[in-house]
Amino acid sequence: MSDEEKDQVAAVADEFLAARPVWAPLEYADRVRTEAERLPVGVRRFLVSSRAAEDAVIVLGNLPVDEDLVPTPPSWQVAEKEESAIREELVLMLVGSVLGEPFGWVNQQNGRLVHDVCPSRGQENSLTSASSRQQLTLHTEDVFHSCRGDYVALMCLRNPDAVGTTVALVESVDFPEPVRRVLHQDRFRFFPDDSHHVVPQHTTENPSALEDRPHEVASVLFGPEESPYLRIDADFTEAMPGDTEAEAALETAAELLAAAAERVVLSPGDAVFVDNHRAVHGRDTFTPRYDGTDRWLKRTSLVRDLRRTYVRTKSRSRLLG
Ligand SMILES: O=C(O)CCC(=O)C(=O)O
Ligand SMILES: [Fe+2]
Repeated sequence: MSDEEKDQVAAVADEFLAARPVWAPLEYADRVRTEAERLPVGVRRFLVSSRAAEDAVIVLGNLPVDEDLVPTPPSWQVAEKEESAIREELVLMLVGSVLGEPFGWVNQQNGRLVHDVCPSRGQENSLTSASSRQQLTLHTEDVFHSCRGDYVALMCLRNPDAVGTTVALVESVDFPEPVRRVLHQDRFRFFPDDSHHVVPQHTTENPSALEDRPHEVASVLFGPEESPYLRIDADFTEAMPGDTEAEAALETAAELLAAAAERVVLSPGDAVFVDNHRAVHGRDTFTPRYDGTDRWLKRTSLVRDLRRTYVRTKSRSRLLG
């Protein structure tokens, strides 16, 4: 975006917040969508045409970030309590609204609509976004759920060590024919990842065994035959018990995707929208600082049709159970 467009986005956000002393993103989401009609027309046209083309990775740069940004919080819990970087949450919701409807999960980051992604003490090697020393393997966001997002939206507030977000596009991979055939069949189990506290006693610190978690059975490749969609997270996807052919296909798919991975280094004010059907994403390792200058992103998930979610939850809510 140009500096002029950036100032226009900031003005829409500032006006919105000035009229509302309390920050309640779940309640405001519909109104945010309305206000997104005031975003610069060039930005809206860019996002709408990228959505129609199903571009796998959409990057928007030069979004407004507070010049006096507070220190990076030590965890999402602290960010929630202190309401850190509210305007940036709103900016992400505003631009994201052009691509889809933001939604959240009852059991992830306390049901917040916009999440904080920052490294946390004790989570360095976890399989969640609070990790750092451990690589976040390429994954479909919320792979376990049929109402998962069409886009994962990430907005960068800080990234001092230029840590890369990895992305691999399904269209970059040439799956061998026998593997492709197996991947198109319902021979795979998709489990909730460690950030979803799905069964009693399962916390990020004490994850339960995959087999004990509720899961869906489906295919890895699906959708349009000429350019299929993809659903995979090597850490939380397994073949059906005893299906060694599906197990081998899954392994091959993960290897081919890893080989096709590219790196996007987000700078403050950049937002990336990863098409969660057309690409998988992950993150490189890094050394956390824990001094308030750490890498910090805001994240939300966007779905094209919120009614699919309403039908699933049997409630007019943006939160999935
Ligand atoms: O930190 C990143 O760049 C991506 C992390 C991630 O996979 C996520 O937040 O969903
Ligand atoms: Fe992710």
